[in-house]
Order: sequence, then structure tokens, then C-alpha cells
Amino acid sequence: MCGIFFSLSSSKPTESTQETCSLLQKRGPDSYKTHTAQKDINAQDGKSPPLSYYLTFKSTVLSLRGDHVYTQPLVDPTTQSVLCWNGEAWKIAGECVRGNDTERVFNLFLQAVDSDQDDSVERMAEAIASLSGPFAFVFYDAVNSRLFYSRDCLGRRSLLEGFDEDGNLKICSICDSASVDCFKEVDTEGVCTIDLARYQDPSLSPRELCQIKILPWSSAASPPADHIVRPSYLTAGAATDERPKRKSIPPMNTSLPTEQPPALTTDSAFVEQLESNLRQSIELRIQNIPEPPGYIAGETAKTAVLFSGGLDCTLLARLSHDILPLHEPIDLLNVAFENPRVAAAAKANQQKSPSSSPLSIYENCPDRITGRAAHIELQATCPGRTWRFIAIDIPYTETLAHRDQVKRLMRPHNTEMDMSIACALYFASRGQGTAQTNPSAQLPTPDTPSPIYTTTSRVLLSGLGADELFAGYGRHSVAFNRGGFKELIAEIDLDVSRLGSRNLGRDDRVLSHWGRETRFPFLDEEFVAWVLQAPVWEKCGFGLPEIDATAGIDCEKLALRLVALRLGLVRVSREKKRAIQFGARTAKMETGRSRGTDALS
Ligand SMILES: NC(=O)C[C@H](N)C(=O)O
Repeated sequence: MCGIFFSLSSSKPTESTQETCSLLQKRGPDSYKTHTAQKDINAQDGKSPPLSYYLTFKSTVLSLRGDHVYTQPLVDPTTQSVLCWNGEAWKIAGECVRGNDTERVFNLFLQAVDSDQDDSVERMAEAIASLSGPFAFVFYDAVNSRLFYSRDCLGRRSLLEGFDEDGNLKICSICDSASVDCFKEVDTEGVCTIDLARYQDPSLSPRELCQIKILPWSSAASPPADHIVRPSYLTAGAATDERPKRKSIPPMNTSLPTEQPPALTTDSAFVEQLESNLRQSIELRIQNIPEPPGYIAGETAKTAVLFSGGLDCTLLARLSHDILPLHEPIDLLNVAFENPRVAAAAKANQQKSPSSSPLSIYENCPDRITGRAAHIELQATCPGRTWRFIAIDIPYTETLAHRDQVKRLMRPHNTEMDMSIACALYFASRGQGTAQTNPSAQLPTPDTPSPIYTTTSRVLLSGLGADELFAGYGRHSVAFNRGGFKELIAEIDLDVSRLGSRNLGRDDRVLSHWGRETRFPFLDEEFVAWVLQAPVWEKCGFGLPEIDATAGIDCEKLALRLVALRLGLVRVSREKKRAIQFGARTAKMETGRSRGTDALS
């Protein structure tokens, strides 16, 4: 993960706060650089004072592609155009990008705004359209004096924008202000641009000077079969053009069954294809990861999984096993918290029936129990692989000690629920706990503590997105019971339409703090598009005939459960959905009647 800071001022170069600077360096520990530029525009009347813009670009880099660190911001020596790139372009115009992506993206953008072209904005939109993968960037086209900044349409990387007290525009991976309200998430609806070529009255405030325009990804109601749609602002004439076009989240297949749909089984064509498509998405994300600092071949890991032991993350771990060389260990990061409210209740219970054995507060956490069980199942189905289960136990005192930091990072999000989720993600991605590679070995006790182990992996896999795409939430079942397929489709459609604006920005800000990058195989654009075009009755088991082969398996995410079964994960295929804040017990740490939606004090 990398860090981006950009500011635009009409009075002087404007820096980020010192605190922001050090937080950005945590996101990108491999390089840190600042570049400044100035753009002067003279008034045409020859009398009015000139207008000057001061641009400050700052980048920190977590280097994860290619054989050396590609220091940013990249500055083109010929045109002085600048790029701050925080992303992974897995593909450009459908072609896999091997090696480093930053320079490839820069060259693509430079070509798009080449001096001979007068349609540079459209060409830039198309260039951005041709990128597959998560990203946030700021690009200054010095040829046409235009700024572009954007996040991918699913919002997988954080980028915030706002005006400081002096009215200067700031764009940054995290909030650059003591106030919660100054910054907002950059919209995922399109590309933002600011024209810096026009002369304007220099006495206007910077806020009035920069008019931000959004070029929307697409408003097409029915995209072509390949789900690649044309930005709506392009003219009809240009629509015949064959250059790569913007991929956005395609609409969902809302067709209703005309007859009783058949039961889903491990041999259903959709389930088979699902396994293969998910494998491809994981492949893109874990092949060719460079050796992280402290890496010892055969001993430490390049890949780790945010691991609750639930269906989605265990599937990712299991499929990663098929992709990575057998000698490469895979780390499973499992968080459990001391929750004083739960601990007090357990203590009271213990006093009532002293015979029951006191299990550690951590080992008693729901996600720890499923995590340990899934570890056993992975070891059994994938012998020969070192699966390192990292038990990340967080005492309440430590939660309190980091609370302000988490609060700072997740800004502008600021509710109790944001905090409970962010806290779990923050400590999970720190990757520090006690390691166990043999699932049947004795667990450490207070008398025989294990040494602290920190994962070397800089790449973390997350199962996020599976619940939205495959109807994994309890409310999906409620919707089906209420109004059959029609309501179920409407519920999934709502989830899918919100994918771009869900909380991925917040998650990115806390997950990246430890110099690691989280990757989301279920949120690969091609994978998402493929799942969305399938009829709903192929994804989950609602309304399907009951058959012996799937008896006792939940309808939620049935297709994924069947993939798990195909791969030998019998127990995992039956795991129930559990939100992270309940599984890790970060929700409601204190007694009292705070609600998830309450703002933090
Ligand atoms: N990590 C990043 O966001 C930048 C680039 N993909 C690199 O690895 O160098």
C-alpha cells in the first residue's frame, strides 16, 4: 500500500501536517518523496495580476511489484507531468501486467495526454477505463494543465478530499486534519478533474478557483454482454471507437425462474466455473509477490490470510494452496479481543458453577474457535504445507492504548460500529501474535507462553465481497421468506449497487497502517461481473429443491459452500456467517447502552 498527499494552493506550497506525513510513511515504508510545481497564468488584458497555482505532491511507497522500489511521485522529464499511484494494475486493456505497474500506468497516462491530442480528457478517461485492479491516484497533466484524481469504481483504495482552514484543496490517503468533518471520501462514481489552464481572478479564494468536475464511469442502463460500458459524457460519434472503455459494475441479472430451478450440487456447471474463476482471481493477487523484508525461504510467508475460520477466508486459503509452491508457508491471521463486558459475564458464570473449566478469554472467542477448527481442516486437506496460525490476542488495555490511533486513521468515519470493525482489522493486519504450525499441538498456557511472532507477509487476503455477491447475510433469507426470488434479487441488487460506496476506504486506512496491503479476490472486476450475470438461483440455495447431498448446508452462499465441499472442506462448508466485530468480540466492549450508529465521543 502506498500513501498519497496532494495540495493545491494559490498562495504558497502547502504541506501536510507532520502527523499525516508519518502516518503516510507507515503505509508506504519503502520510499518517501515530495515534488512541488508551480503554474503561472497571465491575464489576457496584460494588466490584471497573474494567477499562480502551487502544487505539492507527496508519495510513500510499499513496493510490491517488480525487482526494485519504484520511487514516487513519478515526474516526466519532458513534460513535467506527475503521478502519485497507490494501486495494483493487474491488467491494462485486458493484458496482464507482469512486474511493476507504476511506470506502465504513468506511460499510459502520458500517452493519453500527449501534446498533439486535443481530446486529452476523453483519452485519459479511456486510459483509466482500461485499468483492472484496485487504485487511487493523483495525476497532473502538465501539458494541458489539468489535474485528474480518482479511485477505482469499487473503492478498494482510500482517497479523501477536502479544503483546509485556508481554503487550500488537499487530497490524501488519510485525513490531513484534526477535524472529522474537513475531508470526505473521493466519489467512486467517476474521475475527478480540475482545469488549471484558465485565467481567473487571483483574489478569489482557492475553493472558488478550483472547480472540480466528475466524469462519470457510466450511466448506461444495459451494457453490452462483455460489461464494458462507455462513459456517458462521450459523444455518440466517439462511441464507435474501439479503444478500451470504462469497466464499471454491471447491472445484476434480475431474471426470475420460469420453472422450478434445479438443485445445486458440487458438479453443477456454475459451481465448477466458480472454483476456476475464483482461483484465477487469487492467482493474479498472489503470484510473483517479491520477497518481503526478513523473508526466509521455506520458513516465513509472503502471503497471509485475514482468517476467522469462516467460509470465505478459508476458501481463499485453500485455493492459495493450489497456487503457491508447497514449500511456501501461508500465515493465517486470527484476532481475538479481551472484551471486559463478556469477561465479567464469564467470571460470574464461573462463580456460579466452579466445576466448568475456565477457557482463556481469547480461546473462547467465536472466531478463535472456528479459526482453530478451520486450521485443522486445512492441514488435513493440504498436507505438506506449513499453515501458520497466528493467534492475535488483544488485551483490553492494548485496545485502549491504540484507540485514538484507530480513531484517527478511520476518519471521517466516526461511529461505534466503525470503531469495532476498524479495531479488529487494525490489530489483525499488525500480524503479531503467537504462532502455531501444528494444529494438534498443545495450546500455550499462561505458564508456558509462546514467543511473539510477527508475520513477514506484506500481502493479506480478505474474503470481503462474498456475502454481497452470493447472498450471505441473514437479511437475504429474510427477504426470500418475505417475497421469494423477487425480494431476494432486490436485496442482493441493493448490496451490489452499494459495493462502490461501502466501507472499503475506511478499511483500507486501518489495514494499511502496518505496511501491508490487503487484496480482495472476491472483488476482482471480472469475477464480480461474472457472478452478477448469473441467475440468482445458481448462487444461493433459496427456493431450490432439498436433496440429500446438500442436507444441512445453509442456503446463504450455497455455491461457495459447494466449492468448499469440492475441495474437501466439509466442516467449513457449513460455517455460519458472523460479523467480525462479534466473532472477535470488539463490539460493545463497555457496558452501557451505546448503539453502533452512535458517534464516538
Ligand atoms: N504498491 C503500490 O501501490 C504501488 C505499486 N503497485 C508498487 O508495488 O510498487
